[in-house]
Amino acid sequence: MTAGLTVENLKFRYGAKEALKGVNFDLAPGRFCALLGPNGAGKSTLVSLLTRLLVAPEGRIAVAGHDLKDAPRRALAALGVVFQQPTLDLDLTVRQNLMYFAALHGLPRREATARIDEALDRLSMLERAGEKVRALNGGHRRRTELARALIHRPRVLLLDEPTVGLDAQSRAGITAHVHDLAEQGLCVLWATHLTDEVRDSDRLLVLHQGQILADGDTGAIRGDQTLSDWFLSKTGTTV
Ligand SMILES: Nc1ncnc2c1ncn2[C@@H]1O[C@H](COP(=O)(O)OP(=O)(O)OP(=O)(O)O)[C@@H](O)[C@H]1O
Repeated sequence: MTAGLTVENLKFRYGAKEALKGVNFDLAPGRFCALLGPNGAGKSTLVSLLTRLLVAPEGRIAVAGHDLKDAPRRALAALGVVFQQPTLDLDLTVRQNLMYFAALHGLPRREATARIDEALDRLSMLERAGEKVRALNGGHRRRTELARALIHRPRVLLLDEPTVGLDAQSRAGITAHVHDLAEQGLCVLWATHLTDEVRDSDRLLVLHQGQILADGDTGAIRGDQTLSDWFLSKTGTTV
């Protein structure tokens, strides 16, 4: 078990449909790990289990060393999440959204204000703190969600297809920023079906039909092929 994210023999089924068939991995802090899989591979199911929206009858999850079943509050306090569907209140300002989240985590107002300013500044969003989320473009909304996910200083950051619907420039900006966060010591798990978001130096987990098909350094896994060609040659389908 590490100070990052540990998943052991995780299984989940929706009725007769086996969505996860015994998934194992162990992610260390300070690394960007891409969870790559085509639609239906089981990424969202895994994210739901990691965030405790679903509870697995079998298997074990530990966040920063805290078991999600035995110590859920500590485990969830160590986890930052950017969900696939935006969850900001459109009629509140950026700062109000973040203050609300900070209050949920029990942060005193002064501490919350300082952390929010710091997080927004890092994402070049400080000058938009007073704007209503409804007035922001998709890229700025995503940055706000990322800032929010960092306010309680999690050890593990989980993102479920965070660039869906964004233009190329916003996608590149968010991807680069999250790589920087990993370099600064965060344990990052980034679920995607877009191979161009994965760098050769990233750890790669390939999920296919509810199972881990490959786990290692991206460059070593793909070898001389592009990542999409590698996936096609292994599975006969496109990622
Ligand atoms: N509520 C549900 N009931 C039945 N089957 C489901 C349910 N949710 C997901 N599944 C099935 O479980 C499998 C894994 O789905 P999941 O949504 O986790 O995949 P995914 O990799 O996140 O795909 P996507 O990128 O489309 O969200 C798929 O075959 C899907 O059809």
